[in-house]
Amino acid sequence: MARYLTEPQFAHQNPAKIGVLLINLGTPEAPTAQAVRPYLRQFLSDPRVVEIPKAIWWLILNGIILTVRPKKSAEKYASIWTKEGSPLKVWTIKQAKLLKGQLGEAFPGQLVVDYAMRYGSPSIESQISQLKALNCNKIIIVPMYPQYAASTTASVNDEVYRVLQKTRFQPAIRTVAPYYDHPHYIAALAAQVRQHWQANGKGEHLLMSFHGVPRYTLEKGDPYHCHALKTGRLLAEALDLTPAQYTVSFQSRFGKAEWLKPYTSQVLQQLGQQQLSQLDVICPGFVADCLETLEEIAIEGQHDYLKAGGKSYQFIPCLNDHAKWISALEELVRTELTGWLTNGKAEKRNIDELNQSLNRCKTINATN
Ligand SMILES: C=CC1=C(C)c2cc3[nH]c(cc4nc(cc5[nH]c(cc1n2)c(C)c5CCC(=O)O)C(CCC(=O)O)=C4C)c(C)c3C=C
Ligand SMILES: [Fe+2]
Ligand SMILES: [Fe+2]
Repeated sequence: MARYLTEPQFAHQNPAKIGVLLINLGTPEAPTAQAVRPYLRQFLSDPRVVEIPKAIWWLILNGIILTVRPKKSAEKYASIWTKEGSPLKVWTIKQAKLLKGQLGEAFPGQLVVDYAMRYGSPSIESQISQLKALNCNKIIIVPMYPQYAASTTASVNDEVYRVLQKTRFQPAIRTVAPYYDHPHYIAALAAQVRQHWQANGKGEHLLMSFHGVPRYTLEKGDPYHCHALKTGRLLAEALDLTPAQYTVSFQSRFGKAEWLKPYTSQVLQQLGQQQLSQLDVICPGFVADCLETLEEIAIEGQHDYLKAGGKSYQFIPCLNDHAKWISALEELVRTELTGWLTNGKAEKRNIDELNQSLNRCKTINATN
């Protein structure tokens, strides 16, 4: 069997383009146990996500987890599902479309912007194949995670390189570095909070809830905890908040191990008991609303907070299609374009040279 994917022989004869691929986590195809099970199987079989020995984990995953969790998760998904589908996918499609509009205007005909999901569809493999078929000989990978975690960013990169391992004519790849402290990302978050304050009033305290990871990942050198804390501090500074006016916490604990603390659920309990006039909650580590923000924080979080004695609870939506966020994405991509594209001139010269050598190559093939 051929080891490499079949590729069109002269796919590279037309003017080459640069692909931009936004990659987010992925989501089930439907809010049903049948659709959630294969999604969870793929997600939780990733050794970057669950780091315990494979043989032991296989038994736990296929025993208890894939029997019990799909039904429970499906019910949660059903509570946030929209007419267009899963919020995570709907927002990612919109982000790719808006970015395409902006970059397309700046670099007409030279870029192809698309999106992929690490788990589920469209897969990284199918999207890289498509970019290659569209003549992208260079691809910029944009992990939709501002803070680096091995379980997210590294997993995306692993999958990209796994696909390339099967590819004969590999595109050049650039991966966007973690942008947890990028001024445009922080400015977009600050603008989102300020807009929310304008419409709903300013709360007494701002809770910044990030997705958690197991504590041992921090001990092994994963920078996620520091990235999250720095995002929190920079956002607070941009909003002129004192350290007493905000809290960073970690949500979505999975399994029995200790995760990064403080846990969002416990902070909500404590803040609820303090009976503030209004608590504002934002999830800066998620660039698109999804199950973890809309169900766990906006619905469950509010319920727990009010039960603990809290008064008004204000969930601030993720960056989603905020114009400042799309511009931040554009800026991240433009940084990677440096050297690859200089007003189209450098690229044009490369394309001309490539076409000349390919024409020679075609002539040789035709005469043989
Ligand atoms: C934002 C960054 C994320 C990190 C870091 C992360 C780590 C991580 N997650 C799990 C387990 C699950 N996460 C689930 C959903 C989910 N996780 C993220 C993001 C991060 N995860 C998002 C955006 C979503 C929502 C997807 C959607 O469809 O809306 C789930 C599935 C839902 C459920 O059954 O609860 C699991 C499971 C682990 C174990 C982990 C780090 C080790
Ligand atoms: Fe997660
Ligand atoms: Fe840290």
